[in-house]
Amino acid sequence: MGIWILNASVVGTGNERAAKHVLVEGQIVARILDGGAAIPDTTGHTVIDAAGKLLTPGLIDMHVHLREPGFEHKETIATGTRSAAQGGFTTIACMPNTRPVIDTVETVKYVLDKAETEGVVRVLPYGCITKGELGRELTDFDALKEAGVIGYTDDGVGVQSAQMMKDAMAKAASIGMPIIAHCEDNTLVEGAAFSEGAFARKHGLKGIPNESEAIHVGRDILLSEATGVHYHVCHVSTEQSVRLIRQAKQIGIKVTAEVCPHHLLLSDEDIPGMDANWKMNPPLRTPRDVQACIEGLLDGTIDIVVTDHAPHSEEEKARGVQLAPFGIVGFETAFPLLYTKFVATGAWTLEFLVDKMTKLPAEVFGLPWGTIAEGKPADLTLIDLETEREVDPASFASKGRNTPFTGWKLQGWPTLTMVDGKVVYNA
Ligand SMILES: NC(=O)N[C@@H](CC(=O)O)C(=O)O
Ligand SMILES: [Zn+2]
Ligand SMILES: [Zn+2]
Repeated sequence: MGIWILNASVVGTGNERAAKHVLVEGQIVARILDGGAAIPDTTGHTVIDAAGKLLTPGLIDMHVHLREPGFEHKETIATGTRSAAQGGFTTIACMPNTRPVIDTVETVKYVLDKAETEGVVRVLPYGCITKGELGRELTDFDALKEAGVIGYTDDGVGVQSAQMMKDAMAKAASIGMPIIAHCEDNTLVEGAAFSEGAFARKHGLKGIPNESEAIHVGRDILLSEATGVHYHVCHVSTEQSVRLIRQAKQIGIKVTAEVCPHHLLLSDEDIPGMDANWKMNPPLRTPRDVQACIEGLLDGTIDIVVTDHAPHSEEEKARGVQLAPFGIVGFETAFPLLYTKFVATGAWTLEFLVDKMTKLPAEVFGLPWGTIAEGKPADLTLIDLETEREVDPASFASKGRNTPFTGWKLQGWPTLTMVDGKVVYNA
């Protein structure tokens, strides 16, 4: 007995969509029938009437924070994966800045076991580049790979030493693994909460300059060239980073990059006041940087969209902008935001957006998900492109409520998420 998803609308080229009936058997998409054909015999099967909703491959998010172990008051693997499912994601890659950090085989196993028993979507862990994310000593890359990590990163902080980064890249390259980098030079940041721009100037605040990110991007591109490693840049936010990555790609360096919805939609000029729900790392930059990120995504300089889902408790975010931690939640608003602001407005095609959140992340990281095809894993998401609804943090499955998008009227809400043939979210 299988599941027939009837009357689904599948993305074609550009904005084209085609009606399809899809049969899921076990963990696999068994058959895809043309919607023009007669409704298949569904006797003995479960039926889901998609009623013309969009059916996409399950969304993939290669940059998320699940907070477990150690920060369960912010999020757990149980709540974080439910939040992901509610946002239409079926595969997520979690960052190792937990407590303890994911720098040993034991912590990798802990996360994978928890994800297996308490998670509802597929969780792929990253391991740390350096022990404790302290930047002093490399972790055991071979052992972490063996335990199941998909790459190495010290996300949350930049690797400050060029020699340390070069050693990490050389080792990762030798075992065919990628380095995923949070790009930030600490000496240029020192305690600032917002970017150097109109908002910081207006309020007389010290700002985070664009070079704090781009200096690492430039350095690491050179180190990637020297070592041959696949170098992936986290949460790109500046014009300068986009330019450096574009040039690196032109000369064949193995660099890929990601961008978050908030860096495509918000600039520092949108920050309403001293509200820590607008504080994230990297910070919101100038409108010019936002434009550069959009152009970078459009011309392929930036390969994929990620959320950098970074939940924090209300109490932590209420400490005032100086003391509050950096980060905003992302799973449950990502697709509706980008659909409403870029696809519904005609700026991007539906195919472009869906590819950036499914097929391309799978390609960049060599993963077997991200497409809908007979014989492939049944990771699927149904999305309602019509109904308009306001962003309401109280409706989030995440423990985190820290979003700057409260009250935004959006379309494109996921209504059903299936992982390996199993429904894990149904609105
Ligand atoms: N993005 C953020 O603002 N915060 C992240 C860390 C990170 O992604 O660098 C976090 O762990 O809270
Ligand atoms: Zn980061
Ligand atoms: Zn992050």
